Amino acid sequence: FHMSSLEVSEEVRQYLKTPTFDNWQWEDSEIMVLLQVMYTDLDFISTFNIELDVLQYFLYEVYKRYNNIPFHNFKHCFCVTQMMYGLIWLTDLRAKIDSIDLLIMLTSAVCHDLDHTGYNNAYQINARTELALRYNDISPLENHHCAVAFEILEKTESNIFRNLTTDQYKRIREGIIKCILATDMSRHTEILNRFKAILPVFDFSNKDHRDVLMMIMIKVSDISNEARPMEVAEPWLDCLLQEFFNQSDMEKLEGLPVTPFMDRDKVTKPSSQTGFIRFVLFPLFIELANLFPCLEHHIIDPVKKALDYYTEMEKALEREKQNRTQ
Ligand SMILES: COc1ccc(NC(=O)[C@H](C)Nc2nc3c(cnn3-c3ccccc3C)c(=O)[nH]2)cc1
Repeated sequence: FHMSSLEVSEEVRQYLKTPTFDNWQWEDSEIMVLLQVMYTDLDFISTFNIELDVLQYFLYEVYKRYNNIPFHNFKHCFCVTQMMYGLIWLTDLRAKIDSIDLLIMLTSAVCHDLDHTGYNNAYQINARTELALRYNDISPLENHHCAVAFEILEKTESNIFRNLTTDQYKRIREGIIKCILATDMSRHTEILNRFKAILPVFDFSNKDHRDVLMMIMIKVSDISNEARPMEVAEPWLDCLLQEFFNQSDMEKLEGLPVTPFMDRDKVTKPSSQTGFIRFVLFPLFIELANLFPCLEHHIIDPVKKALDYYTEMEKALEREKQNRTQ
């Protein structure tokens, strides 16, 4: 890669720790180096004796296994990883949990959508795809993302954990599986309720509590586009709807059930977002902010602005529609 991690200025390294980071300004080759910088600046290289060439090979193997689809592509992997990285610094998590758990969280984010085909679990199950068959309809995509991650990690030249003890590797494998499987949105309510239940008595020295927190952190990172500045977030919604419309077009062609919020004849940008922000994003982000109050300003305030923006857009569309019918 033409940009070595040494060339990344101190200013960019600080910017990389904030949720305002704009992924659209960077080439994939530069993003590869920024991912490497995250492992370096969290001291994973020294703490876990990760060789730089193995880390570069790992990141390149990951890069090759993300597909060129509108939303669940390598740039999405970077956005989720960069948000996770920003949350780790904003919440000062390094002072609260072991670095091995931080390594699990960052690596899970890097790998969480590996080889995503652009068709969600409902499609996999309804179309009886190979993945649905292999995983018995149980989170087929997330099981696949995780299996591909460990295919990459099984190869010595890309196994960034190869200098860890067997116990450490076992703990990392268990943690990454838990985190990646937690990104299945059909489990959203289950996981959020588990977190709500332990919040009043949250204890960082309790492994079960830490496990739920790690799952919440990757879930927040995964769907956090609207926490970013509008000029960064809005293009991501266009990409998401493109992918959703591709899927619903295929479902119509194949006579499969069509998911309502993916149907290009039913969905508008504001309609998909106002509901999502009010009923999915806010409840999740507010719970995490209950544990880390500083997140209120960093991720909840931007989402409030996004809700206002899409609510206004929704009203404007309504007025336009009424004018047309009069
Ligand atoms: C409970 O399961 C759900 C709930 C909501 C949704 N998605 C939506 O409501 C709509 C389409 N909007 C939406 N969905 C989003 C965003 C970010 N990720 N994301 C998404 C993408 C793929 C699968 C699931 C989700 C939530 C976003 O900003 N907006 C999808 C699954």
